[in-house]
Amino acid sequence: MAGEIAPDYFDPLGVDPEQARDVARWRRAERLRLRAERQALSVDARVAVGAALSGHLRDLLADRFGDMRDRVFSAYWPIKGEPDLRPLMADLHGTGVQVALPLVEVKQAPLVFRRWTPETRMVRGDWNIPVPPPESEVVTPDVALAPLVGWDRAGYRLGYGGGYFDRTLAHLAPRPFVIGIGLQAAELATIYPQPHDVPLDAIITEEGVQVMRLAERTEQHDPAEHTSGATERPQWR
Ligand SMILES: Nc1nc2c(c(=O)[nH]1)N(C=O)[C@@H](CNc1ccc(C(=O)N[C@@H](CCC(=O)O)C(=O)O)cc1)CN2
Ligand SMILES: Nc1ncnc2c1ncn2[C@@H]1O[C@H](COP(=O)(O)OP(=O)(O)OP(=O)(O)O)[C@@H](O)[C@H]1O
Repeated sequence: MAGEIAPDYFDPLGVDPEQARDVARWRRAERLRLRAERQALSVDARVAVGAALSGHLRDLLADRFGDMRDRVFSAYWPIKGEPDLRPLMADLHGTGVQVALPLVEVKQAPLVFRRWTPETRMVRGDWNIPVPPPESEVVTPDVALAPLVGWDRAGYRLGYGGGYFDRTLAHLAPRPFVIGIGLQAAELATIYPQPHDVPLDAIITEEGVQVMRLAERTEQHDPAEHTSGATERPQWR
């Protein structure tokens, strides 16, 4: 039950422990519901979702970063019915982007990112997730994808309950630009954000960009510094 608020977990920002337990219980139920819904999608629907998401993601990267060459872009290796963006990973690699994948190398610690290329021979990592082998270079992402089990319009993510992305974003400075990837149907009115939850910078579904947080990014890595001529278009909701 490590995905729940541990009985001895004391948050210095001080949430009511009873309320924290209620939120953890609610999240566990929502994770089960949303994962079951996702698994129920047909193969055709999954392929369509993956293709639509890849298109929207490609547009967002072009708008926000212009040329992504030599940037480190962390994706994910799909598990449990997550949208499959592996063709896009290979394409980006082909255009000179450094593609990386996240790994749980130490339980309950921040994620580690290692380089991936289409030639990488994947091995089994924590939770049986395929990962690059230990000799792959460790890198720090400029842009990172975060697969979503659920999401809300404030940019908060519901994941598998390990707290890995939150820990990683709390630890990385400068922070990468983090893009949540999920199904439109996985929208929640709120995930009841807790003090440890870190909002994402953008969220994309098969229907397009749903969340884009621009103003809040101050201390973080400013992608505009690297933008090669691309201008921001005011198309976000
Ligand atoms: N494809 C993919 N790769 C990814 C992620 C992801 O969400 N999707 N992650 C995104 O973060 C990281 C792995 N996240 C993990 C999250 C939870 C648990 C885990 O042990 N889950 C327990 C429940 C929680 C617990 O009790 O510890 C379990 O279900 O047994 C493992 C890895 C890195 N790689
Ligand atoms: N920065 C942090 N430091 C220590 N513990 C943390 C931190 N962030 C999250 N956690 C722990 O992780 C637990 C699970 O968090 P949460 O429910 O937000 O997971 P999640 O975002 O769904 O998981 P994942 O990112 O692995 O998919 C929290 O209850 C908390 O105990």
